[in-house]
Amino acid sequence: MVEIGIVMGSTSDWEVMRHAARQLKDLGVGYETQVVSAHRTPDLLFQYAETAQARGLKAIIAGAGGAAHLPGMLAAKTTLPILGVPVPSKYLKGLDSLYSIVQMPKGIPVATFAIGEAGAVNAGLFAAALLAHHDPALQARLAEFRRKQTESVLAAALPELD
Ligand SMILES: Nc1c(C(=O)O)ncn1[C@@H]1O[C@H](COP(=O)(O)O)[C@@H](O)[C@H]1O
Repeated sequence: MVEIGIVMGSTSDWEVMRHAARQLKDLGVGYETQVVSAHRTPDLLFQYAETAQARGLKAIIAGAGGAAHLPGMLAAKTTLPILGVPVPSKYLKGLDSLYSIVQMPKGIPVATFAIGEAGAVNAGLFAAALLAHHDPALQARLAEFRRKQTESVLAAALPELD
C-alpha cells in the first residue's frame, strides 16, 4: 500500500531524494516517486496535491533546489503533512532552497529538514514515524533501526595516529 509520496522538482534531485526512498523501503513503508514542479509543471502539481489524500497518501516528502516553491505550493493545495527537503543548489549551496522552504507564511506549514542527504534521510524516517503512530509493527522496525544505529556508533573506533 502506497502511503507516502516522494516528489521532487527535477530528475537532478534524485541523487539526494533517493535517500528518503531508501529509508522508507528499508522500513517496509509503501511509497511512490514522481517529478513534479511548481514552476515547470504547475497543472500537474495542483492535480497531484488535490488527489493525494483520496489516493491514500498520508504525507508527502517534497524536495527541491534553488527557488524551492514545490513544498509550499503542495502545502497550499492539501492539508496532508508536507515534509520539505532543501536540495543543494549549484551557486548558493542549498541555502536558497532552505530559506525558500522554511520561511512559510503562518497558516500553511511545511516541516523543513536539513539541506541534502541528511534532510532526505530524516524526512524518510519522520514520515515512517508518522505512520508508526498507528502501526505497532512499523514502530518496532523503527526501534530496531535505532538500536542498530546505536550499536554501530558504539562499535566504531577512531583511527590511531602515525
Ligand atoms: N525548485 C524547483 C522547482 C519548484 O519548486 O517547483 N522545480 C524545479 N526546481 C529545482 O530546480 C533545480 C534545478 O533543476 P534542473 O537540474 O532540472 O535544472 C532542481 O533542484 C529542482 O528542484
